Amino acid sequence: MEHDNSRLIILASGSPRRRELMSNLGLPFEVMVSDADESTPPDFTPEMIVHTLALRKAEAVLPAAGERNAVIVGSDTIVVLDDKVLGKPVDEQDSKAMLSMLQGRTHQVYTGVACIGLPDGKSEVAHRVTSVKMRTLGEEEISAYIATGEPADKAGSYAIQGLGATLVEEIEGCYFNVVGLPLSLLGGMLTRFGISVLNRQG
Ligand SMILES: Cc1cn([C@H]2C[C@H](O)[C@@H](COP(=O)(O)OP(=O)(O)OP(=O)(O)O)O2)c(=O)[nH]c1=O
Repeated sequence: MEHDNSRLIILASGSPRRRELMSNLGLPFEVMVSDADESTPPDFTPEMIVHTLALRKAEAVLPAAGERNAVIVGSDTIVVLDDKVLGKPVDEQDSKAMLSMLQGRTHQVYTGVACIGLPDGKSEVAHRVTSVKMRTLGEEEISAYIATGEPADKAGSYAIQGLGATLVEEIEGCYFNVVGLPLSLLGGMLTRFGISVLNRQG
């Protein structure tokens, strides 16, 4: 595929974490906030959930993106413990319930990434899984962590990139996947859409 680094990247996300991770690539990009419905059927597997939502988020900005020479990137992150899927907490009570379940155990973080090329509309969706082992936490520690405000808008009610780092004993897999945008997966996908992350010449 011919490389076309004049092709614009559009990040379909309101997440400041994803914006920061995307800026690590050093390529120009625009942010368009997608207002996609985040519900999925109850029988969906974690993989189906993150694929569907990543694509839905990318598709949601199609009208705003117009006919530009661009690649839209959408992404979705969930935490999975046994058969339970944990998204963002609805309130502090919910955060407490999530952290009580996650403490002392290993869970999986799934992040789906969808790319839609414009103007042709060609799309690709993929995901990564990272295992995260959380240390044992007492009730007081859980309450103190919730009081910092950090869990509020994070899947599973923790942020590995913040104070949540002190709760994580071990991870297996891509760190950036846990924060919300697996950069090695994205780099490979962008290359297939003609955007070369490493070779800025062409
Ligand atoms: C597990 C974990 C999740 N998260 C965040 C990443 C995502 O922003 C969020 C999961 O919610 P998402 O619904 O994936 O994303 P979002 O609503 O924040 O943003 P948008 O849909 O507009 O792209 O949880 C962390 O920042 N650190 C972590 O350690």
